[in-house]
Amino acid sequence: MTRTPVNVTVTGAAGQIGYALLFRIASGQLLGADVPVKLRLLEITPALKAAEGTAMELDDCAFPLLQGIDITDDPNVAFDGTNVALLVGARPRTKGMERGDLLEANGGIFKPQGKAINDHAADDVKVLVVGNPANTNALIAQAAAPDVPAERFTAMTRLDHNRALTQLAKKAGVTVSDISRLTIWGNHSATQYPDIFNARIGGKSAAEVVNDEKWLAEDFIPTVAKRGAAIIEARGASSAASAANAAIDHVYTWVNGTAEGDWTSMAVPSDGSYGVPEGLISSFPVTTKDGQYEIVQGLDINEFSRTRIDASVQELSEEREAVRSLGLI
Ligand SMILES: NC(=O)c1ccc[n+]([C@@H]2O[C@H](COP(=O)([O-])OP(=O)(O)OC[C@H]3O[C@@H](n4cnc5c(N)ncnc54)[C@H](O)[C@@H]3O)[C@@H](O)[C@H]2O)c1
Ligand SMILES: O=C(O)C[C@H](O)C(=O)O
Repeated sequence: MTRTPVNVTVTGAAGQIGYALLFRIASGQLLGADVPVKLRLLEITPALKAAEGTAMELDDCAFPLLQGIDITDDPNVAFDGTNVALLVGARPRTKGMERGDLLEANGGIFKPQGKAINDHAADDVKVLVVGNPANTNALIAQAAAPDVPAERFTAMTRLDHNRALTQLAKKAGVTVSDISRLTIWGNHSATQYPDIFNARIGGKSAAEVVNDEKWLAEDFIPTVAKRGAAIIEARGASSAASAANAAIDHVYTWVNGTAEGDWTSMAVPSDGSYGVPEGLISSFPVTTKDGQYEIVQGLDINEFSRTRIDASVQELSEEREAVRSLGLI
């Protein structure tokens, strides 16, 4: 194999998403079946042993594309020369913790990681933040990396996108492959807005095919937006395999492109499109090509959609104000 390996850093590597993610990266599903990878696993010191166990299992798979695994608790080492950074490890909300405490605790993780990316990552680094609150954690990391182009910092709403695809397919009696141009707008939180008005099913408007506004408002939107909580309730743990799958999808699509006539959902820094304040890391419809993404322009946003997009964007603005007042950005 002559291709230079791509360095992929995964933070929170010993966690449950890490366990579902690393084997898929090593098998070629993140970047392509012909792209060799080197893995860097970042963990907190007490979890290094568990990360070593996962690395032993990765070795035991004898993946032809896997050209090395480094394990460290030092972000400066983990992000040295990294091309793809998957920021999964985060501080979960625990009992008695206020939102400000959560943002502050995550600031303690994402600020130094952003600085390490700034100082050590490869020039072409692409960053995906998965750890919650993902959009605002991405903003914190981005602010600490002024030398990295701002648009390289993205957050994950592909899981929401995939959830919406399946719910819509079930309702319309079609397969997910029949659906295109679905969009998740806003925050990866319960305020997110899954938009089917611009989506297509077999070439027709998805909203017209479904033709059920009550289902849309009272079933589809809350089911997608609260799916994370429903998984926690059912499984006793937050989504892991589906989150890892979405992280794979996000990066694969970013690197390899969206299909002709379709788009995907990514939380990316706003350029002011659709009235989303500039700089907020908000989910948009995006097309990708040659490793770059573009926000889809010119979509019709009806009143139903406008109200819901605005509500989620308002939440993002409030989160930005909160981390600003904590001195994190
Ligand atoms: N954006 C999404 O769609 C989405 C979906 C599911 C889960 N999540 C979020 O992803 C995150 C990870 O979920 P999980 O189930 O793997 O959690 P987990 O608790 O199983 O694992 C998290 C890991 O991160 C590690 N970690 C903590 N601080 C770290 C640091 N400073 N550096 C490196 N590693 C650190 C922990 O030691 C732990 O091993 C959570 O914040 C979760 O809410 C996001
Ligand atoms: O970890 C969570 O709180 C839920 C997660 O973001 C999800 O959407 O499944």
